[in-house]
Amino acid sequence: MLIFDKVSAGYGQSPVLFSLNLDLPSGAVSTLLGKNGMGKTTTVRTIFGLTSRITGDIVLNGRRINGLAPHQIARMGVAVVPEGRQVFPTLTVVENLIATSRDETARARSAAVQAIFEMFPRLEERKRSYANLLSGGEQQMLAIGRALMTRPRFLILDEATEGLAPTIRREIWAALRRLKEEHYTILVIDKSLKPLSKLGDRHNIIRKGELAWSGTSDELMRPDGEAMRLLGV
Ligand SMILES: Nc1ncnc2c1ncn2[C@@H]1O[C@H](COP(=O)(O)OP(=O)(O)OP(=O)(O)O)[C@@H](O)[C@H]1O
Repeated sequence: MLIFDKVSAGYGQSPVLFSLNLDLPSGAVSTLLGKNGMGKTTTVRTIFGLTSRITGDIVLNGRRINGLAPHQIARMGVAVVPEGRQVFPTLTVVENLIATSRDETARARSAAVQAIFEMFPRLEERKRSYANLLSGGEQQMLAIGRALMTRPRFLILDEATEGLAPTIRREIWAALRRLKEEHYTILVIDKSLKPLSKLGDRHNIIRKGELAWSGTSDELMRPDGEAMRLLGV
């Protein structure tokens, strides 16, 4: 599990997170919601130590991780699918996947690639294509696949469905449902409340860098509820 206990952080001298509290339980899907510019991406960057003046405690599975380098956090099993698809444009689909693998043997790597292809059959059809020739949706699937190749214990997705066609979005939500069934610990940042409410166990809304609300899917979707007011829906 990942806990933020009164975490403040920012960029240079500008604070963005103010004594933020978060509790992201193991084996559950948590969400981070909030209007634009409220600090969602900054929260993710702070987990990886990529912001400045971090105070408070960030605790991953009982260990305080403040001050660790991004690669150390990654090695502890945290993988992020960042905003904007990050794939190597001049590598093929398979090469992109293999590039982030931590498996020692070729056989294990190939089994891991096959598992990604089962989740995203489109990627298998394009497996020898260079990543820059893929559609935006295929690149996003590849970005998720790359994160999964690291065999994470904790997967973070920042706006993974942003700007994608509805059919592709559905495929991505289906893949996340499958990962949930496999008991991955997941943090999703997204703007689509309906699929989030179906997938998520616990939702957190941040407002100006503070936790403003946290609740269940039913509470989130209550038409005249506090969550809807905070999200401006
Ligand atoms: N690299 C940076 N340097 C300085 N300020 C930044 C930087 N990145 C973000 N900010 C500022 O931090 C604040 C929070 O931004 P952040 O990207 O975390 O918001 P967000 O909730 O993820 O928004 P969005 O939904 O638009 O992605 C904003 O005021 C933004 O301008």
